[in-house]
Amino acid sequence: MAESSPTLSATSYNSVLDLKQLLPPGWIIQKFGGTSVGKFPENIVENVVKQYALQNRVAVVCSARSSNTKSEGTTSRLLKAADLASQNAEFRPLLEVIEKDHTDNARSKISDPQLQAQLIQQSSKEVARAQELLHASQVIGEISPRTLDSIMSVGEKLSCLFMAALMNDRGLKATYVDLSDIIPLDYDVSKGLDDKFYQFLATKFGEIASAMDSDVIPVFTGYFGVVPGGLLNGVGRGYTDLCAALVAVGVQADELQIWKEVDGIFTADPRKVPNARLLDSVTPDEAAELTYYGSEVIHPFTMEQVIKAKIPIRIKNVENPTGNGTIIYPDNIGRRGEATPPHPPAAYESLPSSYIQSQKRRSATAITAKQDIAVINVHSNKKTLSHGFLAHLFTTLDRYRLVVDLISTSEVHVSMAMQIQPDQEVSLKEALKELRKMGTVDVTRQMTIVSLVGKQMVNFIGIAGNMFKVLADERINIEMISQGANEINISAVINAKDTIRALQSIHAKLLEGSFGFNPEESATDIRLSALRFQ
Ligand SMILES: Nc1ncnc2c1ncn2[C@@H]1O[C@H](COP(=O)(O)OP(=O)(O)O)[C@@H](O)[C@H]1O
Ligand SMILES: N[C@@H](CC(=O)OP(=O)(O)O)C(=O)O
Repeated sequence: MAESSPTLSATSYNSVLDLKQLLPPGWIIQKFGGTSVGKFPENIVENVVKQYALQNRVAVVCSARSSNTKSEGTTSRLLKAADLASQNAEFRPLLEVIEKDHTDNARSKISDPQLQAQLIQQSSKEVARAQELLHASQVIGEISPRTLDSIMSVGEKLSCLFMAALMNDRGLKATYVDLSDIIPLDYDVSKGLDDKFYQFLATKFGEIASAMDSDVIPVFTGYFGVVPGGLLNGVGRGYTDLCAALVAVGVQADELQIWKEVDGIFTADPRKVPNARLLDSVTPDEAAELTYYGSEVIHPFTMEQVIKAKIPIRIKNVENPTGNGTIIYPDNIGRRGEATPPHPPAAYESLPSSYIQSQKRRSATAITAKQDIAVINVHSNKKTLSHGFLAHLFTTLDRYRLVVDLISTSEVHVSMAMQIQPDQEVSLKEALKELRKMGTVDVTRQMTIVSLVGKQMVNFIGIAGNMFKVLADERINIEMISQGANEINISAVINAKDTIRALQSIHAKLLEGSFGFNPEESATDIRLSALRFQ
């Protein structure tokens, strides 16, 4: 138990900090999402990059611009244009919209005439390239994953050309880094996206950044090349977070910062639950689970790479750069530069009692909802559920690229909950046709998965019962339940119309009250606080 572990006193903290002051400035990697680049580019340059660059080496990674929402952003437009081209439909007007959006933006945001003219010229060149690729695909009549990736890369190129120009316009020294050709054509991609491949990329990114003069800020395209199987297929939307993580690993950064338009990770989506609280810290597993089950705060692949390299991830708000944000870090390993994590009770003892009171931890960390869920019930026409039946079921779903979020089985019955996006309707229809050959199938649409997430939940007996009791008290019908496969998540499938009521009531009962306090339960919070209160 903790008693025998060495303790790290306030003095040891100080010596670590003193030592840090003698070392050359460490790297901070800052990733900015598409809507942040679209809405707050000046904030990013003036209040974020410039400020951090005073004391650190900074590298920036950006996603494709969205002036409003991600679904209307440049990546979505490029994918739509590709879709049109593949159907031999007219895609050029959409490219013209993208070009106008970026050239108008250059005109209104870049004041230096030379920088502005250069940016407009580079942007038009990138759009022309996309047009060539799409035209070629139209002629051939198909778009390969490789071509789709290349078309998609134009979004990050346009965005990073702009951000580098804006930084230079405002007195920083920035260099645009296009990562779209980073993977050599002869790279052996047979093993897919394995650790060796990620290590290869991280090393490359690290070499590029480290080769630059210390006052230069590299601006990396969050798109990082034609990866095995295609970036869209292999990593999916939101790949820029992973790119930033690999840059962080490559330079052995002090911190990876994911800048958003929200103060950090909350106990629930603040748009849906007004009482949601900002969390100081969450573990990587909790962050991945929250993202997978509806709170899209960070791409789930990001965590593994950075945490292995002992680099903390911080989620911060471009509109509130001085806020602490939320740190994603395990509570049981030391950070880079720390020999051992501090002993939680010792760090805890050094905190003021007011802080301890305010930190009364809850049994669950956050509640989240995943929408557009369909529940599919399959009653096998055989008497028993052989594994062959389940294998056949999953092979069918896999063929149509339908991913099961929750599953429960009983005797000859299988219930599955899965998210169906509008573009998956045809696949669902085809898959159902095949499933009907195995037995009776019924489908319930317009459902939601509500998930309570928390690393500590495993220690709290009866938490699942409490969650279901809250739903029962609210007269919310539960279609399916799942707990156990993953100790940090309890999920229930409910009717979509009850989502907000379910989130708010569970939040009020299980995340707003005090549910006992165990001082050892959140070492990360305590360690961060110990640093803050010195
Ligand atoms: N638990 C949560 N904590 C914080 N934000 C959440 C949570 N669940 C859902 N969200 C939503 O996720 C969104 C992510 O922030 P935003 O910066 O807008 O995304 P992006 O960077 O993808 O454009 C926010 O609008 C917020 O309402
Ligand atoms: N532009 C890409 C990659 C990305 O990471 O986006 P964002 O950081 O805005 O989620 C997309 O929309 O998927």
